[in-house]
Amino acid sequence: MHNSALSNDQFAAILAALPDPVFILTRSGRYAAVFGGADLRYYHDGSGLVGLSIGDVLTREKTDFFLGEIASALHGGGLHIVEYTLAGSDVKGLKAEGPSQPIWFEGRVQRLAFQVAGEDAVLWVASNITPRHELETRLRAQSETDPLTGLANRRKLLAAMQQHFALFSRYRTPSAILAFDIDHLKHINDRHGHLMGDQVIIALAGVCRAELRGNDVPARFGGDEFVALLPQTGLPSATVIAQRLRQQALHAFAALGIGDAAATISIGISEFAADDASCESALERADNALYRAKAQGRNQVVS
Ligand SMILES: Nc1nc2c(ncn2[C@@H]2O[C@H](COP(=O)(O)OP(=O)(O)OP(=O)(O)O)[C@@H](O)[C@H]2O)c(=O)[nH]1
Repeated sequence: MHNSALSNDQFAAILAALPDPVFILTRSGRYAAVFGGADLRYYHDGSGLVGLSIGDVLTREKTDFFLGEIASALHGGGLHIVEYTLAGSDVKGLKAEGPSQPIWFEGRVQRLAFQVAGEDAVLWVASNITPRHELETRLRAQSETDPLTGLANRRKLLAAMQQHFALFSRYRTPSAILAFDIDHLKHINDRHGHLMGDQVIIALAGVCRAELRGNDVPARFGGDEFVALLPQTGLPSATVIAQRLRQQALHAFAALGIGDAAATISIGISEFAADDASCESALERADNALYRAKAQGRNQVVS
């Protein structure tokens, strides 16, 4: 396409003014040309890269990544979009423990219709999307977190349960489910106020964090009901863990200084079973067991 209204100098100035840096990269990873991205608040000056290869500048791992993406863009022909990070530790010659935070980029990569220096080549626009990525990460975390306790919420718990149920269906990897609920929280709210009720809920979350393993998923399911998914755990171990939770909850609640109103918890346990149609069946069994624990007098574990 030719626009006779613009001189070659103006074309060059337009390329230099492109807001995001544009790299012309050959299949073998040579930087044939670099345009734009002049605002140094967002981008490093890439002009020194021309004539070098990606492998001269970046670590082996990142180089392999870029060469793979270039090959994909050349193969596909259409617009190829990829998100990636670049940190100081990815750049050769910089100390790995360097201060720079990783920057998130979106690469928009298009095959060129002509060869450059005897090779197939792509045009790679590299947009700094770090602020957007941080916002997305924050929103995702918020959408999966219970604000009062910081534990997973129902949505996150159900997603984790579905994931582990799929593993169970394929490999018979067991998972246990604990459904637990604070006994007589209404009484504590009535007697000591809603804020103290909140403290009891927060204390139970603290007990979950202290007592459960890193890959367990304790969640506030709603109100004063909690559900914890215990991957790779069968019913006997889950029962031991549940008893420990119940005991530690007693201590934690007693430490809140609510005297004879001190709360207890009731726990129902289940595990994934071969004839479960979905993870909800196991959750329902844990809930039924919790109901029985309440009916039998509370402050106990039932499976
Ligand atoms: N402070 C506080 N109270 C809550 C919260 N969510 C639910 N509750 C209260 O917890 C109580 C839950 O009621 P239930 O589980 O039916 O009964 P309970 O009094 O805990 O007695 P149980 O039969 O032993 O479960 C209600 O009074 C709710 O108002 C919360 O976020 N903060």
